[in-house]
Amino acid sequence: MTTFKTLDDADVTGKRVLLRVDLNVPMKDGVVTDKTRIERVLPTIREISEKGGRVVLLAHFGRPKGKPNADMSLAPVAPVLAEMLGQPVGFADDCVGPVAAGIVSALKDGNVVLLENTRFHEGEEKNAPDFVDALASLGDVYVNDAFSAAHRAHASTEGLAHHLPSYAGRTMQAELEALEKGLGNPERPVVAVVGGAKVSSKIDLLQNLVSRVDALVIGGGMANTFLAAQGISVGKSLCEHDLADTARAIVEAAKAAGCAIVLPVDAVIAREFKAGAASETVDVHAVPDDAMILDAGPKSVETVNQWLDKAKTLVWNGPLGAFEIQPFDKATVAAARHAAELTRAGKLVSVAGGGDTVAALNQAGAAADFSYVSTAGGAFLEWMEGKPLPGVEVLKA
Ligand SMILES: Nc1ncnc2c1ncn2[C@@H]1O[C@H](COP(=O)(O)OP(=O)(O)O)[C@@H](O)[C@H]1O
Ligand SMILES: O=C(OP(=O)(O)O)[C@H](O)COP(=O)(O)O
Repeated sequence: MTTFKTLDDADVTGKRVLLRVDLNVPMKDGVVTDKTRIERVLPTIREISEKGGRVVLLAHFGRPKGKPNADMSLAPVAPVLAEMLGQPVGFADDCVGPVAAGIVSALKDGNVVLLENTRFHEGEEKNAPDFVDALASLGDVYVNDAFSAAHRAHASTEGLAHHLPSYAGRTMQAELEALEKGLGNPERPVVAVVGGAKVSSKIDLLQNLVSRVDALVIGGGMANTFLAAQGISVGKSLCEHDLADTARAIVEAAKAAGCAIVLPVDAVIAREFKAGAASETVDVHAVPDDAMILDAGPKSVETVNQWLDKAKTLVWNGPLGAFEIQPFDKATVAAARHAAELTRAGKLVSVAGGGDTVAALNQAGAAADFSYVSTAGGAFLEWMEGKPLPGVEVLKA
């Protein structure tokens, strides 16, 4: 398992440690609404700081596409992190260049600084050599504790490991160990629930996933894309129509693999994407052109729960609806509570992950009963699919 070096092997005292963390936390109006990802990286930050390392945190937030964007600044995260850590956390409003260099060179042993969103630079996602060099010049050692971003071969998740002595952080280690323990040899039937909004970045991996699970329950924006691919009109719903062929190919692959595909049969729709918007439940074949599907309906939830009853193992990424907005949290909350109940009764091994999924499980009061809650969504599904994760592979090199 731990075929890479960990903090046990690292000499960090007096060193500038570039520590990649995932601070892509759910946020509303500049307020962090779920702190799980921050909580999970505290042990690594503390350990390096207590050993006298100078901690330079690298992280991304959202998808700003290589340009600075005030709505995707990490600035609001620094005070939350400082409070949870119990020590000051500096902030540099650029992750490279003179601002970052100045703040990093002023650090004393044990200090912690957070650098602005790495994705404000195009070089991050392109893993561009000059951007990697610029980041590398700020550190002596690289530690990656962002398992949830390890499926990205970006400068701060992969490129840096080619330049500096590199180690896995405690969360990276713990995530891989927990996933191997919970899902390395899963008891069947295995049911996967995949929902959420990141349709284009997750749909491809369903192609392999269907050969590893017995049923794939599809919800959220992902379900809309599959419904539309069947010729069902989804109105103004979040839906990636250009992925219809991919969706149809996944349904075929599932058939060939003997994996059941479970799609919603009814939906909660609204005409506005806001709390308290007038909503109604309709058959998925009766979504008006000017309406959006924002949640799965009660019949769909019943079907999901029946599949959970049959399952011995559950893997879940992506909420079944827009759970942050009432009343569109109902399907996600109901399924989460049912899975929690089955897990408590010893009938189900339940593993869930993803920034928003974890927030939804917390909202449902179900997270504590799950067998394991990962910080990772896409990375966890890719791991499940058996795909090598660039951010993990490079640590083994
Ligand atoms: N039907 C829907 N329409 C619009 N947004 C949806 C719908 N269902 C789920 N979502 C949104 O999906 C988001 C989470 O998706 P994603 O990022 O893929 O999950 P995770 O962070 O757990 O990996 C949530 O913000 C939720 O509001
Ligand atoms: O939130 C994340 O992934 P997730 O939504 O799959 O849980 C990670 O921070 C990765 O973000 P990305 O999918 O924009 O690369």
